Amino acid sequence: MLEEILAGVREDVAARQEQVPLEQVREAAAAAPPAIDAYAALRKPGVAVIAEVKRSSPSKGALADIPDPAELAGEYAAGGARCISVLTEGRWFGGSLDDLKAVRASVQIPVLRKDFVVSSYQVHEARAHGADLVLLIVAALEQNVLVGLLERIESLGMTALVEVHNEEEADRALEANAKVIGVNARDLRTLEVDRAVFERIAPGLPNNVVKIAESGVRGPHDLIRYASAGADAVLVGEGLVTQKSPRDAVAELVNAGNHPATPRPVR
Ligand SMILES: O=P(O)(O)OC[C@@H](O)[C@@H](O)c1c[nH]c2ccccc12
Repeated sequence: MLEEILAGVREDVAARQEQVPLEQVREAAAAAPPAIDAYAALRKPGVAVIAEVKRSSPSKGALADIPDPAELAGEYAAGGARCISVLTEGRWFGGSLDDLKAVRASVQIPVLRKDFVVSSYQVHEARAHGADLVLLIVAALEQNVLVGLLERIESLGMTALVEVHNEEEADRALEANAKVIGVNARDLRTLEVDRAVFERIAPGLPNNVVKIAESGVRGPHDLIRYASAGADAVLVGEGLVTQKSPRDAVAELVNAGNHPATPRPVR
């Protein structure tokens, strides 16, 4: 599955690069207002909620139309989301860089470009469209490419969210000097969700690393379970976009994340 998605992404990147050369995207990135410090935002007290703008997925198909991603992001922010994640992959997730730009213009909190980043062209694109965080998926990248992209993200003032799914990938993320690590409960190769993966991997990560539990959060119960295993943040897509009031759904999670009885990560 991952290979198939990556093949499409590579084609799409090559097509965009024909239209807009790297030099031009580089200049647009340099001219963009500075990135917000997402690491600092995610280290604030309480389990942070990263709310995702997600129209569809390879596992579930269509989830929500989302005609106005900026409006949805505004609702998420009003509900207390700490960051907004915007899927920019088009073929499988129905996202675009226009979505990222629109969301950036509508909120003042950090925004994540969620995509299958394989080249520095996409990192400059992310910055040019206002991203503060960029996802890097360890399973999709050779170690030297992972290190290079992470350094590029940081050199542009952004934060890399490095996604892992097993111990070996977690070691590679730490080796690359990742400061923010996301453990995806969904295996991108098989698309199966297993929430126990976070519980296995998180305890082995150093205290200064921000730990994000990705996927499979259906409500406060799942947030509390992830918090008990040391999550600083949860990343939620389907569980929000399918709700009648995404704002109330975020607020419910945020309240659970701030509740005094909810376990706090050790620092
Ligand atoms: O919709 P969910 O189960 O709440 O999952 C959100 C997020 O974790 C998921 O969209 C995701 C995690 N890592 C990714 C990498 C690429 C695309 C998507 C993802």
